[in-house]
Amino acid sequence: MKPYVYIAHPIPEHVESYIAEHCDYNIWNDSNEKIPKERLKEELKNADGAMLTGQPVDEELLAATENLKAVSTVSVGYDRYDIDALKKYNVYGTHTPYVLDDTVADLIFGLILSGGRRIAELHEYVKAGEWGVEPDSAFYGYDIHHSTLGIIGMGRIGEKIVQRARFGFEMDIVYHNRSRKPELEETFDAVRLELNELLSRADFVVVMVPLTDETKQLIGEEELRLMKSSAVLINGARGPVVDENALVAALQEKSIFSASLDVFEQEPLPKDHPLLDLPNVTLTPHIGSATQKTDEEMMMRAAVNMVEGASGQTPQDVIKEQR
Ligand SMILES: NC(=O)C1=CN([C@@H]2O[C@H](COP(=O)(O)OP(=O)(O)OC[C@H]3O[C@@H](n4cnc5c(N)ncnc54)[C@H](OP(=O)(O)O)[C@@H]3O)[C@@H](O)[C@H]2O)C=CC1
Ligand SMILES: O=CC(=O)O
Repeated sequence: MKPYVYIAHPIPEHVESYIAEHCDYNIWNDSNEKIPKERLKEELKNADGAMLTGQPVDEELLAATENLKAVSTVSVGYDRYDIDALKKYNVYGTHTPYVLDDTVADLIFGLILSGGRRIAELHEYVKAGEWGVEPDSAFYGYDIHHSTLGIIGMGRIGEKIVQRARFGFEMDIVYHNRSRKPELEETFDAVRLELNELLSRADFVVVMVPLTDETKQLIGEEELRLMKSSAVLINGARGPVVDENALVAALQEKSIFSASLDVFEQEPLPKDHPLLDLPNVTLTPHIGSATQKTDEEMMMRAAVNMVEGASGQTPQDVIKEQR
């Protein structure tokens, strides 16, 4: 008998065909509305595996299942997983590392460029027909090349960002992790710093840590105050890693030059959010990994993880806490 799996969001046809070869399955095919939690609990009652992206996987959900062996998210971040609950119910949590690294690094570089050279702001200005006879200095920003990039969270994606920065833009690299990365230090002439020192030294501060209890609000009012008035903050990690109210205040007071954000405390960003009124921001809709090719690869990888887990194997991308 094939295992039974439930997929809580639409998936591409070729991924569905792969799943159909190995499993009996059902899919929540409504892309406009998330499956309600009570419905999800019912659907998962007899499932051996599930694909659940952007849904909390917590004690309540897992307690409602009888056969579940693996949950799979189409993302590398797995902050929606309650890891203690996964361990308690013997359910593997899986994610999609590596396949998206270059794609996310490309977007982050776009955010770095826009933040320094004011691309989003000037784009709005030209489109509004406001390009008049101002001196060039009205449009000045800051150089990216030969400046200092500070990475908070030098992991898989951080390394790809640094590669672009060091070899493409000849930037100096400083980073902050809990552990040192001697090989990367050698390859990129990178220097590990304590967080506060990084914040005061870097021209471009990129936040790329996972969201955990330790990293929630890692960048708050005090940390923002340490940054140079010419510095740009780029958040590609998760919204709650940065205190958004403190960031809005810093941008309003111009205590930092600008911010480029792909992630927010609340997504989608509420229509009356104060960030929307600021000129010195570049905002993208949590789109870091979303190119067609990378999305397809992530979907496939997540499906393989789910099928492996549902079939009683150890999936290839089990989260590190369960390895
Ligand atoms: N915007 C988007 O679309 C995307 C966002 N992301 C986000 O990016 C995150 C990072 O992804 P990825 O690079 O693959 O993850 P990795 O686990 O490879 O890298 C994360 C790095 O953060 C460091 N880190 C973890 N906790 C702390 C801490 N408390 N203080 C300082 N450093 C810390 C880790 O080093 P150490 O353990 O030594 O501290 C590690 O090197 C994801 O978790 C996700 O939230 C990912 C993809 C797309
Ligand atoms: O935010 C995206 C991810 O893959 O994590």
